[in-house]
Amino acid sequence: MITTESGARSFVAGFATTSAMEQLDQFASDLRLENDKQNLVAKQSLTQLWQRHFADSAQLLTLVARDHGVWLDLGSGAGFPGMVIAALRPGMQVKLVESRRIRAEWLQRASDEMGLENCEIVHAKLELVEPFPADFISARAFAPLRKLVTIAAPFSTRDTKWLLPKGRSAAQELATLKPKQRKGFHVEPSQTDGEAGIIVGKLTSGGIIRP
Ligand SMILES: C[S@@+](CC[C@H](N)C(=O)[O-])C[C@H]1O[C@@H](n2cnc3c(N)ncnc32)[C@H](O)[C@@H]1O
Repeated sequence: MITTESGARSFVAGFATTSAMEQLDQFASDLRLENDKQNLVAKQSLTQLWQRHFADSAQLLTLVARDHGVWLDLGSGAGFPGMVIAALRPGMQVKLVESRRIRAEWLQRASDEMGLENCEIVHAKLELVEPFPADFISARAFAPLRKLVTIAAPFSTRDTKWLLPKGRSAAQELATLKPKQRKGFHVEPSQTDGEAGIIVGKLTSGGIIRP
């Protein structure tokens, strides 16, 4: 379990090149400044930025065996987990969808400052984005699971891996899916919160439009 800021930083560094750590340090400092202007993350979490946000995002990579492909992050807001994934996996094409203009503008500025070349910010409601096949779909604090699965299903193929940090409600939320949909998913423990879980799996039925 990751319980300290220094432990969280070391955990993230385990996935990162030196330049990726520089990009994440830049992101952390930009986020602290921007958070005074818009409410991106809870103020109390700024003292535990690496634990609560950076390591919490990076831990998804322990569940991903590939370092390339299309990664779709839904409702990226402050940039978690999408922006962290983009920095740590330069071979992934990461698309961050965010409906609020002020947040999408922040994400674009942050990506430019970090010099990310594999990151696309899509300012739109997910429901209005032209579907494309994603290899990975992530979403943290985005929407209740049933809604999330319904609106993101058009981006899923039978091979798409979904990675959904769901906090302490993970098991409960999984139970809200119809049995046929639920069978492709399970809950992995979070490494940043002993009581939280990450819903992981594939959509094997229901709403799939792609072969
Ligand atoms: C609670 S925030 C979470 C942000 C980030 N994922 C995190 O964990 O820090 C949810 C974000 O999803 C965005 N959002 C909500 N509904 C959306 C939709 N239908 N399409 C795209 N973005 C949406 C909101 O504007 C907000 O920034």
